[in-house]
Amino acid sequence: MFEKIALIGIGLIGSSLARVIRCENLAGHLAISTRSADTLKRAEQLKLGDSYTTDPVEAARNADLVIVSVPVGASGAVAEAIGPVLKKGAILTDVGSTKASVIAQMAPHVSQGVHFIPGHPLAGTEKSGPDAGFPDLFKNRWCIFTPLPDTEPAALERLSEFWRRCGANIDTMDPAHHDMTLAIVSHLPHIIAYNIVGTADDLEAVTKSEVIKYSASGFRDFTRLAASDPTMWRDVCLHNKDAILEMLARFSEDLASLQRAIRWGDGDKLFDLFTRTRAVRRSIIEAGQDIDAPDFGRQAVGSPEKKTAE
Ligand SMILES: NC(=O)c1ccc[n+]([C@@H]2O[C@H](COP(=O)([O-])OP(=O)(O)OC[C@H]3O[C@@H](n4cnc5c(N)ncnc54)[C@H](O)[C@@H]3O)[C@@H](O)[C@H]2O)c1
Ligand SMILES: O=C(O)C(=O)C[C@]1(C(=O)O)C=C[C@@H](O)C=C1
Repeated sequence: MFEKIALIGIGLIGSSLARVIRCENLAGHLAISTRSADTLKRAEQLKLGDSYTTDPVEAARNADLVIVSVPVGASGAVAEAIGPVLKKGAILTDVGSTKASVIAQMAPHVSQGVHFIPGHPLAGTEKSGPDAGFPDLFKNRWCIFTPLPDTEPAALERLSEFWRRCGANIDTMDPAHHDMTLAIVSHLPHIIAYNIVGTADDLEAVTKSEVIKYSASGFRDFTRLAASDPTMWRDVCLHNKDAILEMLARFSEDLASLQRAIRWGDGDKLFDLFTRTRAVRRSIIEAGQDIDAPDFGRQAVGSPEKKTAE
């Protein structure tokens, strides 16, 4: 599809892209760049690309498609470095979990004639680094673009086709709407998980290691999310601050109402809420976004563990 693709950042998302680009034969040449020499060496050992460099400028030069897959707080510095060498007609995109901030950081460094199309694949795990990626990660997941007002439809269609070949379904959104939506479906769940696991850890003296011993329960699911990459999630919190605070305020109000129902023995209220939330889970399964397995189906939707087991 593209003569030369450059991947800047080769962690979970970058390395999953590298693997699917190779499997689907989407690039004549795949250039890989990442900040740390050790990570780059690992990418080379894994044979993820055709060329390797710690200099993003060298990777981006002459590329037809450049995909920035770094923590959102680093996207401005990357755009500033590579902006001057991007060739006319090239597509520049990213995979960051927040969109308004990424656009504000990157857009000023993009010259005319380069198509900057911000994107976000809604696919991931709690793992990070080049070993964590796998080619099926994007299969049947959404990839959301937040195009700018002057985005050329032909460039958007070309990038959409690239992501479709990576297995994703495409949608477009306004950046502010994206950030508000993701705040509730992705950012808050992680913040809640970090918080509950942190609280349990603070109570460790009281619970005498029972947090670990009895964790094969609801708590275990929270620990998976709370094991996610600290740099990535620090940046998400700092770069989607307003939307997250808005959703946290609503969440706290609803939590207070739930607390009140428990205090006053309002069983009907509890039963109604728990019935409504069970229906939400059913709808997600019916929409094909998860499968009805007790472990959230993660073993069965293309994880590397499942692959070896098969
Ligand atoms: N992990 C997920 O579930 C997920 C899902 C969708 C989107 N995202 C987004 O994708 C991006 C990458 O996430 P990931 O999970 O692949 O992270 P990761 O930690 O696995 O990989 C990050 C990569 O960026 C490089 N990097 C870190 N800081 C850098 C800097 N200052 N300059 C240049 N390179 C730097 C690292 O060396 C590494 O190669 C993030 O913006 C994240 O918000 C993550
Ligand atoms: O499944 C997970 O572990 C994820 O955290 C993936 C997840 C999500 O919240 O769904 C995390 C951040 C993203 O930007 C997109 C996907």
